[in-house]
Amino acid sequence: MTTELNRQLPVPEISNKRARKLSKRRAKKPVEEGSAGHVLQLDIEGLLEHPPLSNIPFERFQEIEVDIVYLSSSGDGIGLVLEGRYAVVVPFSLPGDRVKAKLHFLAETYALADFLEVLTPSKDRDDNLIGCKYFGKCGGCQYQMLPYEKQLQQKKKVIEKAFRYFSKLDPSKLPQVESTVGSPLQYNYRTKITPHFDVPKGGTNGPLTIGFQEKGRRRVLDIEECPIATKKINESYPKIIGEVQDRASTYKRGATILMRDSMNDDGEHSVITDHKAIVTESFGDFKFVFPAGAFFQNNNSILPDFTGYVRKQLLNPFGHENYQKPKYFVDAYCGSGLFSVACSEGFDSVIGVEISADSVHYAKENAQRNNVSNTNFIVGEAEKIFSSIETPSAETAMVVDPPRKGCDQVFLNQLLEYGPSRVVYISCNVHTQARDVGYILHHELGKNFKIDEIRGFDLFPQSHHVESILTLTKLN
Ligand SMILES: C[S@@+](CC[C@H](N)C(=O)[O-])C[C@H]1O[C@@H](n2cnc3c(N)ncnc32)[C@H](O)[C@@H]1O
Repeated sequence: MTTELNRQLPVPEISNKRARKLSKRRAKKPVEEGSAGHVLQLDIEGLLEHPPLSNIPFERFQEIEVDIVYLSSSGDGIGLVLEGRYAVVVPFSLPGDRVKAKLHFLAETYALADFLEVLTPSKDRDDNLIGCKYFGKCGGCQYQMLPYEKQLQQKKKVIEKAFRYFSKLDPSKLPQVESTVGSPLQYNYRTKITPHFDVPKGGTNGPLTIGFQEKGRRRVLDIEECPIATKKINESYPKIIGEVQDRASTYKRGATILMRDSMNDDGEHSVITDHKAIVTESFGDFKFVFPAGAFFQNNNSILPDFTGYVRKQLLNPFGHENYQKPKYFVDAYCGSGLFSVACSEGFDSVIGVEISADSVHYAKENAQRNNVSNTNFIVGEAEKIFSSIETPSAETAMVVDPPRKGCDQVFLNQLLEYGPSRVVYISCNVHTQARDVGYILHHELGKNFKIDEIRGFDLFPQSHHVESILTLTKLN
């Protein structure tokens, strides 16, 4: 791929020693499988032309102009220079943009850059859509300039790519990824935010810088509002931050401030900052309570569609011959019972497992409050569930919703031994999901599993994140 820049810049004769040192230092750090860094590395490797350059062609802090040709899974634009043999990663840019960027990290095959300005906009860019004054600096959002329909299309591509890179499955085993389901709210949707601050050694007498991480930097960006957070959180933000600032000199080290939107029985909202205080969230006919510091999905507006889809996937025969409608539902990594409760209808019994005793306490409470009487919850590592299940595997459907790092092999091996007839695997990290599903399907005990459907749900508008739901059936 040739850009104007390729023609303008000759490859320098001398190597940049400092850049090599930096890149070696980074190379020594193991890259965690499925992490953002690993995925970016794979994106870059997939784009670069060979042979690689023998010298790093730029200086640190050099400003360059570059044509963006690709949007990475982590939401950064990538441009290729020097006959496609070197990549430049520019946040807040889109394929088709020509941008000015300042290089702040140089590695052997790519540079990370700060976005400075758009010189020629992509046809997909609409800067009038940007709803936040910190967009372009804050590390939280990547896509505010991208029309929402295009954000959803990009998230579908991320899922497709994740299964290509990480599942190691033959493409014939992968169904086409369905279109991403959008969020009813695209701003003011986040029910939880966690601004934070650092404190210089020895404390401070001045005000703290409180906010979110600046893109590409290890420092905090001062933030006065967050337009993707709920209106109530934004309304309460100045007062909560003001109270922290009043105590600024008492902090010896940095901290994270929790802000969680909670709704009372009269529909009035308040913002909870105490991790142990109880939050109430409602959607559709359901009402959930849980400690503010515990896990709960952060986008309330999409929960009716999201939980409705999961229930449908648990029960859908997908046209499989001899498929028995499952009577029993197992909810692994159940948190405070979101799926156990919202998807319980139609099952004879539901059993959930969760490592946090606090969450299990509230899962029981949530079942009761929502008049769901067929549930049972146990505290422990997810694999503990398999010694507690008494239901026949051919009639048991399972939800698996682990944290970002995915499932460990102890859990997956026991799942394979048990062999539930249906698995609905939900994940906020499609890369570890693809790895785990690949593990299941490559395993001797997994050869009868078939993927029925893969679909993203956009729980995180304006950001690169996507929630991926994959449905597997064990055929007889
Ligand atoms: C992504 S959350 C999903 C929670 C729930 N399904 C929901 O949607 O509200 C993952 C949950 O797994 C729990 N968890 C983490 N590691 C676990 C483990 N090894 N065994 C069981 N639960 C675990 C966390 O406490 C968290 O509640």
